[in-house]
Amino acid sequence: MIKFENVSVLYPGAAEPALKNLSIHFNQGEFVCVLGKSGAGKSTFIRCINGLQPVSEGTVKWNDKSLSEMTPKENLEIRRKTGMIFQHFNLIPRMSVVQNILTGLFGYKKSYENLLGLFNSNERMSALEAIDQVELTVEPTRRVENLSGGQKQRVAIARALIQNPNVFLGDEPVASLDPGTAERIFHLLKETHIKRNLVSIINVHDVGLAKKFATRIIALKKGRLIFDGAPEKFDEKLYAETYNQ
Ligand SMILES: Nc1ncnc2c1ncn2[C@@H]1O[C@H](COP(=O)(O)OP(=O)(O)OP(=O)(O)O)[C@@H](O)[C@H]1O
Repeated sequence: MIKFENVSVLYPGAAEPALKNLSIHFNQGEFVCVLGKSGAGKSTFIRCINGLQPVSEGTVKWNDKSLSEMTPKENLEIRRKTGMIFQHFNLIPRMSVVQNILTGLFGYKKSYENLLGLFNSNERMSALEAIDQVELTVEPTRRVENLSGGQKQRVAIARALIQNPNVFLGDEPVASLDPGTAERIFHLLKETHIKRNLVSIINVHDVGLAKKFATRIIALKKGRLIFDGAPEKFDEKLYAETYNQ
């Protein structure tokens, strides 16, 4: 469904590419964890998937169509269908839980409606349903700045769900959370992934979480793919190779 063909990314002024000649593909239903030390290229890789980061060489394809050959409307559709979850949640602190979730619909609305915050009753109902799905037990009208990290990430997941995504991309979504909360958030991601038969591709520092939840692990080192396989095959030797100099 998503395919990278010989993808490289060279940032302006950088001596080395952040991604080097990466070829890989992902199918519906896969829950992929991406491992690699800081600077290995994990965020760059995640952002290339839906075109947030343009590639310098090679092609990223969705259903055999290259992102670079898509019309702006097709590109917008790809973004709409991608739910993104970030380490720092990317919520609007002074806005309420429900307002933050509704921002997930921005890709579906006309810009003046976004500016005026116009959402109809069906859309508000979908936001409340999303709150239920992520098992968030706070008042929907509460400002998100007052929530815990785990609650904020549930709001961010609800915001992604309201987009009705077929792909979940996570850039270190549990890196700011304590281990128990991180595991509960991964559990929620996996459960949602299974219910909706998504493709989920998630960067994570915690190898234990990757091994517990992933159906497939990939490891990057200095922008190159050094492992792609079943979680149980990611052994101590590969761990050392991934995280050592
Ligand atoms: N906007 C940018 N401009 C220039 N260089 C960048 C930019 N973003 C990332 N890089 C560089 O590209 C390389 C890969 O960075 P990237 O953020 O993709 O790695 P990462 O594995 O996600 O790291 P981390 O775990 O620290 O977030 C690094 O050397 C980084 O310094």
